[in-house]
Amino acid sequence: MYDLCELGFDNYFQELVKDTPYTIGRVAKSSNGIYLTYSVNGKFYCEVSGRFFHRTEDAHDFPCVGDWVLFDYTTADSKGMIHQVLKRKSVLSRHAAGKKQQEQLMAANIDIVFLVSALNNDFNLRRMERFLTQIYESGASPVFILTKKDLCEDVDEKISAVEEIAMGVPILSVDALHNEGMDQLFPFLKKGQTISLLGSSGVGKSTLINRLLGEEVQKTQSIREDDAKGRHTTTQRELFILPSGGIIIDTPGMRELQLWSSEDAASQTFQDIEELEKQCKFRDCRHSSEPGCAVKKAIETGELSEERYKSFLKLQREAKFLDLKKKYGSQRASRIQADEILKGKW
Ligand SMILES: Nc1nc2c(ncn2[C@@H]2O[C@H](COP(=O)(O)OP(=O)(O)OP(=O)(O)O)[C@@H](O)[C@H]2O)c(=O)[nH]1
Ligand SMILES: [Zn+2]
Repeated sequence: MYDLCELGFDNYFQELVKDTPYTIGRVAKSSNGIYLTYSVNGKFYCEVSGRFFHRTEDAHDFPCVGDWVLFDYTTADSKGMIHQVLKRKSVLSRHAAGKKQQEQLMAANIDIVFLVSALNNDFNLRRMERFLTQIYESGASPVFILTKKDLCEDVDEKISAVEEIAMGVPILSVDALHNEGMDQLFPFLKKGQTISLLGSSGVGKSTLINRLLGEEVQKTQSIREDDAKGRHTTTQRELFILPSGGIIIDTPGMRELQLWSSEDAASQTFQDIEELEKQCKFRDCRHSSEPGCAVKKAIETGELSEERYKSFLKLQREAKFLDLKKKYGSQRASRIQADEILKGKW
């Protein structure tokens, strides 16, 4: 039995389900068309109804972990049938692997994404910018968690560097191994608030989750069996309620990064550059040889680092291409891109 508020149900969703004969539930796990759904009446293994299946054309519109759904069930076998997915507040997605580039949903209705990065040799600002863009695109709010503080000599400098690429985003630094600094996370773990963790392999996501749960729910690397390629995988795809009242969603998809984003999200990550661009003398300034270019000037004076600017341009091109691809499909997008490159527009 679950309390809906504890699972993250709030006014936003309440508004969407004024009168329904169905039960409200949240998808905690999804595997081959079976959705483990939590509700006030317990856990149910649901499928989508025949009608839902037939009228749904887009893979996007099928349930994913974190979704709120309307379903009915039979108590005898704990099986249920999903009739509707409630409109999502936010959705984190990524590129599906394989030939056909497709957007794949990782998790829905996430309020906060903990962007986890290690402070030791894995520290990489450009990678953080990409994660940040992905989070802005999802509609969730980012919070930086810099782990392995114990393995870093210049924590303050690294924090300043992150501040520069992520204006206004909270930045916390912790040593999860020795349980230091973890109390900084508590304000974000409020009852009904859904959190997810995003970050490269080995940065310490499982360790953080274990600390928050106070128990070994996810096995960390030290006790995980490596596979033949020397890699390890997290097989659980789950949603759990923390003792503090927050909800954590940790799906394997959250553990990889492939950009699926648009120009809008890219520009949010690079607000400082957008601001500079507004100060250029010419509105269509390409920041190459135009007089009165504020971007070039900022690079010259060191106010803006050259790498950050390059990273901005790269992300902007990627995002622009993705937008074209969404609109026109792969082949036509490539032709348009080639054409525009010739005209010097990229
Ligand atoms: N020294 C130190 N080690 C840490 C810290 N956090 C995690 N580790 C160690 O880093 C290793 C990887 O941690 P995990 O929690 O498995 O990393 P992960 O991000 O979950 O990795 P994936 O499951 O591959 O995504 C483990 O050996 C942890 O003990 C920390 O703050 N300090
Ligand atoms: Zn300019």
